[in-house]
Amino acid sequence: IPQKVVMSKFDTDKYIPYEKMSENLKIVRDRLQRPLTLSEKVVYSHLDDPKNQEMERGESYLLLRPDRVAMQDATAQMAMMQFISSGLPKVRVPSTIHCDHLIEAQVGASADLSRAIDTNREVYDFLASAASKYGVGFWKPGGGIIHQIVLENYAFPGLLLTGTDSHTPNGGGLGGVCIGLPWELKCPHVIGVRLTGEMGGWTAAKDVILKVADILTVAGGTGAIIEYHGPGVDSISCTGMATICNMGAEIGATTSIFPFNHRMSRYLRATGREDIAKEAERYPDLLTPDEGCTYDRVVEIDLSTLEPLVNGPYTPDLANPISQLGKNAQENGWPLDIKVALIGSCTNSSYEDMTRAASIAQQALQHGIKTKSAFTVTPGSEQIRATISRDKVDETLEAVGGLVLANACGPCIGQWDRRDVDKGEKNTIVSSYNRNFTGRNDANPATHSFVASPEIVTALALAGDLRFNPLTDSLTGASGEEFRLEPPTGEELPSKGFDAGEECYQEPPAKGSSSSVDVDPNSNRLQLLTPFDKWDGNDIEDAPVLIKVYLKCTTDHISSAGPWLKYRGHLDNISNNMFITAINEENKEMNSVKNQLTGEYGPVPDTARYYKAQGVKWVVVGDSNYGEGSSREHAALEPRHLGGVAIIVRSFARIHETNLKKQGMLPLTFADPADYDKFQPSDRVSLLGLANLSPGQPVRCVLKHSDGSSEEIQLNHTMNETQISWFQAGSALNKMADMFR
Ligand SMILES: O=C(O)C[C@@](O)(C[N+](=O)[O-])C(=O)O
Ligand code: SF4
Repeated sequence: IPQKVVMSKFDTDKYIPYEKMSENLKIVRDRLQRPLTLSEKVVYSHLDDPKNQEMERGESYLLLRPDRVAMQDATAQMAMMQFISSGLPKVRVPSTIHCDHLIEAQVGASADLSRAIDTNREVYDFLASAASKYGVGFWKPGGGIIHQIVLENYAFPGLLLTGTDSHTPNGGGLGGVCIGLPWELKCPHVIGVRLTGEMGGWTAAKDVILKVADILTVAGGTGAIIEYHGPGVDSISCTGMATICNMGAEIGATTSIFPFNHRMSRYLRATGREDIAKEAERYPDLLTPDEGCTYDRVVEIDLSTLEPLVNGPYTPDLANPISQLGKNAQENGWPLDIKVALIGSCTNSSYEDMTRAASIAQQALQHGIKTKSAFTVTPGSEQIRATISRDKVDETLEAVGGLVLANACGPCIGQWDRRDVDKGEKNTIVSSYNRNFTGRNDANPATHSFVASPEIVTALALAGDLRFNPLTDSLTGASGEEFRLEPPTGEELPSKGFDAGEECYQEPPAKGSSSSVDVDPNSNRLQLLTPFDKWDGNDIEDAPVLIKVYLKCTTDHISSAGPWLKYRGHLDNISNNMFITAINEENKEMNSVKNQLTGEYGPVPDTARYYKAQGVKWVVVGDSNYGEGSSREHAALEPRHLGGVAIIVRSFARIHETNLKKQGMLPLTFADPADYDKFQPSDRVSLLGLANLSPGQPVRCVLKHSDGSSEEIQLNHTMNETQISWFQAGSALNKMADMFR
């Protein structure tokens, strides 16, 4: 009998579940009688009840059993607060917490890390004590970015992982279905991306997802898993596949996945998991798609002709081919001068990324020049930092002008003490990150942020100008000579193996510690949750519109990160950032709305607090793909906490719509998208017939305009029975607590 293979070196009593998955898959195959995509195989082999579960793509809600859970420290605080309030004694599924979001980039890795450990002590102690009490593994600050740590230690082909972060799909690079957030999943559509040709030259894995974003746009992946396949797959490294899956979050995809192949085997072996590689090699049928399986849509990309892209500004799906970037910048008035170039983030901070960037830096050094732009380097994990340090890759990047930051999210999430431009100053930055929303990196709405591959970012940093195309243009060396950069070369995996570096992991005590989890009631960063009020059974009558948001409204608009991250464990304090960067359709301003009770204009949070104090529930009106971006539940918790009852929009991003349901808010969409225009900011909104709220049944909405006229429109929702019971109970947690009582 084949001996069991442990799921990771940290989980000695949890095993790779291929046997059980294969049994479940056989049951599902007998029921479906058709070829299956890889996505379906991995998802359906994790069904709670494979014999009876309904499996209509785009319709059924699947009840799944994830193999593990991963939480990052900015979202884990609320996740653990909710766990504490659930009263459950211990986690049932192997889980880890990763401290990566709260380390502010200022002067460099070690100083920034020790400062962060000091300023965030209360939060780290809370997370560490909650982790040990409830049996959760704890990765200390400096350990690295959650998605790199997961790839290096926990992801495996066929894994089903739930994470409190929208970039959890990074694990698809090792053939896992890794999903940001919800514990139940709407049966996903499957979009196939067929890769042909070969990677080469300046083209990087990042360019594949930048192209897919261009084709599908930020909403194009909603409700779907993106399944990569075709002859081009084998020319992409394992970490390259992870990069592509990671940024599937930016097209709203439920997740993304690649088929198990030799590249994944090589990566598993290089990261001390040879037995998992061998076990996966015994189950090819489980870990690759069937011949003849059908996709809901197929997009084809020829890697041989794929041109490097630079996407932005302000949205990750606005693709500029590197040969058009300069022209587009001049035509659109984007600042040509690149102030800062940043490589790293969970999307592109692998050993291969760092060595490819260093191969560009090396050429500049040979010609005696450095980067014109400020240049920062973020290793993805302590293991990558230690290995690039051993191999002197960091030395090359520093010699050309790079500042090595802590192994953390840093500027990607606005944890950046940026001093080179004034607030409001128009400027351009380029990064190897995944998002470029307004103000995300530095809280400056005038920063034009572009995302590209690390090698393109490094090349642009040398020129310091958006008009530079490294494929055609030359640079000037220290002695005035013109020279062209050779295309980047790198090492997919370190030839001398990885160096694990400092120990950063805290194993939970086997029995769970008796120690209590202390939360100081006077803390301004941590606040225990009190359950939300149950629905009072009545319709909503004459609710004011707190804000009618104009155009894009991401989770960064609803609950900004950056300086606000410090309050992620304190719901009342963080609620002071609610909608402060969203544009009010009435006056096209940020954070200025009319209080419909007093007639005064004021900040959104204060206006909401005023309504709440008067016992007046309110609604928000928004546009398409509302809530795109992060999985941060705060974007749903804050409106709920400040007295919101419904969010009425043209369409939702998946994660956020689910978060709203979980917190007992009503996520409603216009039956007729044009109805967005009928809402006047001074309207009073009534939602009728809520006692008969049921799946598939629209909600009646009456708008009373300030001139005394009124009109009725229809609003749709996607709540199933269970989710409707969450609304009635006041939140999913309330419902769960009712069930366990
Ligand atoms: O909101 C956060 O906690 C940061 C985050 O990592 C979350 N996310 O992507 O789900 C992000 O990149 O926005
Ligand atoms: S996208 Fe940025 S903030 Fe979010 S996990 Fe990745 S590195 Fe961290």
